[in-house]
Amino acid sequence: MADRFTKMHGLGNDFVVIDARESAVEMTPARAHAIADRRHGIGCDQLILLEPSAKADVKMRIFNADGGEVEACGNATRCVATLIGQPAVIETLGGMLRVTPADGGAEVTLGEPVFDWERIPLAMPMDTRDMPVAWDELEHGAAVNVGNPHIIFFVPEADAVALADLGSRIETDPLFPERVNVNVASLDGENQLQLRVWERGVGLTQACGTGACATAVAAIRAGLVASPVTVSLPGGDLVIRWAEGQPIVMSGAATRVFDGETDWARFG
Ligand SMILES: N[C@H](CCC[C@H](N)C(=O)O)C(=O)O
Repeated sequence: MADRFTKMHGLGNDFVVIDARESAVEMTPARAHAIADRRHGIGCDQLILLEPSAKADVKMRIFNADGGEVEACGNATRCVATLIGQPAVIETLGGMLRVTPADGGAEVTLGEPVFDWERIPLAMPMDTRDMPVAWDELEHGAAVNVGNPHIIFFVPEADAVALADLGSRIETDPLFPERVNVNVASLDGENQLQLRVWERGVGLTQACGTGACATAVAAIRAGLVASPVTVSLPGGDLVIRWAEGQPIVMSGAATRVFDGETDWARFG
């Protein structure tokens, strides 16, 4: 019996989605890494595994291209919402997510953002609104956890930052015991941000849903923008809504590319 999968993307952040709710599929970091390999495997930024949940409609497990299992993936959450095809609750390691499919994509309600240094987590106490650390021209960062850890830098021109180099250095800095997703943003008009992201366990991606959420939250807290915020990523736009004490709401596209068959045993 062939093993089936669905190839999907959220603004170019792409996924191999395995629906294992009916029959279990064993996933290891090594197998996820092999599936994600763009030359020797199927190729994706994240491997998404759907399993039965005792407390939600579905459990969504997320594996980065490096094989690491992580807590959250905003773009994949919208893709899974469109597969489910109706309002649902999705269980993740980062918490419970409420989703509603909507014209060509989905609306996702995440939890409330977290700002305490030990819950980002950071390796030492620090003001996460204006961090006293710098990597070359990236300074005065803000740290936010939206299920997964993010650091955000606001710069005059996001495209001018050498994120391919700086991203890896910051991702693996000892300040971040669980590593970190690196966001570089610039103001792009009223309540509009331009964002580029170096993702933990992946590298530069076309879009990062949780990065857009974390960046919009940090920008609202800093008084740079007001909700709702349009975040423009290389792969397209997301709209983020948030106010202090509220959960984050993200809206954006989700695309089904093709369905495929394989044998997962060939990936180790
Ligand atoms: N690289 C992220 C997971 C995927 C996030 C991104 N693809 C999104 O849409 O939120 C992490 O290690 O926390």
